[in-house]
Amino acid sequence: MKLAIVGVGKLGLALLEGVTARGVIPAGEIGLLDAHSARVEEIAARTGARVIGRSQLAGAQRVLVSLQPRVFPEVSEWLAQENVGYISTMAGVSISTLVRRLGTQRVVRVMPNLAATIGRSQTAITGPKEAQDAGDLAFAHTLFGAVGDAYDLPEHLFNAFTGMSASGPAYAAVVAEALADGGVRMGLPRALANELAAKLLVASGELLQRRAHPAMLKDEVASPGGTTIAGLAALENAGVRGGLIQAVIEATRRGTELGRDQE
Ligand SMILES: NC(=O)C1=CN([C@@H]2O[C@H](COP(=O)(O)OP(=O)(O)OC[C@H]3O[C@@H](n4cnc5c(N)ncnc54)[C@H](O)[C@@H]3O)[C@@H](O)[C@H]2O)C=CC1
Ligand SMILES: O=C(O)[C@@H]1CCC=N1
Repeated sequence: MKLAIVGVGKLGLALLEGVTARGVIPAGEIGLLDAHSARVEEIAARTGARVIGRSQLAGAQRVLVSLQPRVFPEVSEWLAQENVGYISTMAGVSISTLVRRLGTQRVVRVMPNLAATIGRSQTAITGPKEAQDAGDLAFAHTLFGAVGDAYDLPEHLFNAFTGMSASGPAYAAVVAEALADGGVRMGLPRALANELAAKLLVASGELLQRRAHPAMLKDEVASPGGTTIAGLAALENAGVRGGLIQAVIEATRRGTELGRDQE
């Protein structure tokens, strides 16, 4: 078994789908372990991966830990195996906590996002020298490079990356929902407003990638004395920029707290 995924929830499933769709690891070489047995059986049947129990973990070359941080201290008691490399997606949980609780230096800390399922995750990766020597860091780069962009990031920036990029799809969803609500408020049918909002975010993201700075796109859209600048003035009055900045600050802080709780 090349990889065991422990915790096949929202992120574990997105990674499984992204990895198997791109043939990085054959589904038959992936084991799935999750407390929610009916759900994981259904996922295994659908993807071709197989359900495993705790006793089979030792047969995995590497274990991807995608559990909620709060369950990690308890679970680490049976998760720790010899000659296994670990890759953790858990928000806030530091390399030093992983090393201490898993009893090995072969640990890699990653921070992907849900776009892994469509091959567009942004994933931060870090790990100690032992993980590099054992090929675990290279494995993580291959794995996450296949489901999006992989970045080497120093560990002290992990919670900031989490608060901005990993939490980011939720912020984008709120922006989309609020825009659609505005459209509905002004008379657009709900289904059309939702579709327009989602497609707007996708298209705007692609336009932003072709510009050196987000303000360039804003300025191109806003005609002097026109509609957009009237809307932008309302956004400034509502403090939308400050709200988004504060969202990243608070999410980063929460990552630090979560890490402290699992030490
Ligand atoms: N959801 C997201 O967008 C992202 C999540 N993360 C991190 O990934 C981790 C997982 O997040 P989600 O998938 O959203 O959580 P989730 O709650 O959807 O999934 C966790 C899974 O763990 C299973 N589980 C709980 N206790 C267990 C146990 N004792 N033994 C085996 N399985 C057990 C649950 O049944 C569930 O399927 C978290 O640490 C989170 O910080 C990181 C980046 C993005
Ligand atoms: O909300 C959370 O804690 C996780 C980590 C980043 C995205 N979801």
